[in-house]
Amino acid sequence: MIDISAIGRDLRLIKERSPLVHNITNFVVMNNTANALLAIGASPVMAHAIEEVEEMAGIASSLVLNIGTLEPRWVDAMMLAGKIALKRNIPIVFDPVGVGATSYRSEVCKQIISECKPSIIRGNASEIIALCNENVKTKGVDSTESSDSALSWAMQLAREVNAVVVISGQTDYITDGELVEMIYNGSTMMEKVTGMGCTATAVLGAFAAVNPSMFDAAIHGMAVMGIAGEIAASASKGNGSLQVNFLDELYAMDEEVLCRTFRQ
Ligand SMILES: Nc1ncnc2c1ncn2[C@@H]1O[C@H](COP(=O)(O)OP(=O)(O)OP(=O)(O)O)[C@@H](O)[C@H]1O
Ligand SMILES: Cc1ncsc1CCO
Ligand SMILES: [Mg+2]
Repeated sequence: MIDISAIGRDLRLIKERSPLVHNITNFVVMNNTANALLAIGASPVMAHAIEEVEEMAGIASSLVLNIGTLEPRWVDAMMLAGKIALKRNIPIVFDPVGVGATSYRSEVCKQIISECKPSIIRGNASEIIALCNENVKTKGVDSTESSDSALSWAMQLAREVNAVVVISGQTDYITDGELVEMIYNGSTMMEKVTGMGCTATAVLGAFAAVNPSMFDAAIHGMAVMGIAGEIAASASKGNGSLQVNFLDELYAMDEEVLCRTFRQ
């Protein structure tokens, strides 16, 4: 049973503390994810230069690593920032964008998971399945699988790497390897806005910065994503307005909206 008042408490903490979320993310979503973090009250910074990532991770409250438009210098930067985050014991949230599409992505994901030890890994179903099966090829950044088909893989992965694993999709699944929670809110229109998954990962970075339970942080972040997306989609003609309306709904999110819209 998901505790709505605990989600409301996390939202208030994010607004009160405005945690610095250090993102090393892709070119496609930088603006959207920074705006989503601002909308819920966090303080985003996008920084990927090898020359500064250690200092930035040294003052951040959480670190978001996203391989969407990876290249070697960025991967080196992720490893450097990840080591500092690990040393400081701040949460790392990892988005394995497009893993399984190319062998480079798969190799980099293995390296990040083994050396940075992310606290939360969020991907769509194809990405989570590909993380667990080296021989499975994915089409690109969009999922070709339903989220329920990836659940057993997600549970196995969570146990193997000691992380909370989130599968996003029509139903979102959040697991620590033993427990599983589901979020049913959302809209199919969200699939048509690029980087909605990356935005979910960044939002998880804010929740992980204020909630010491990575399982609860992941549940709360995905609930807020689904609810904001569902309300925004109901007032949107298509993905253009959804992108804007979604930010407005994140900005307006509070316990009253959560209670009204959350579907157990
Ligand atoms: N069919 C759907 N119904 C309801 N919500 C959905 C649906 N598909 C995706 N979502 C929601 O959209 C958000 C992004 O999930 P999605 O699985 O599309 O990420 P993704 O494929 O990694 O996206 P991207 O690579 O573009 O960042 C999540 O909050 C998820 O709950
Ligand atoms: C479309 C796309 N390509 C690389 S990253 C990205 C954003 C959604 O994952
Ligand atoms: Mg994705």
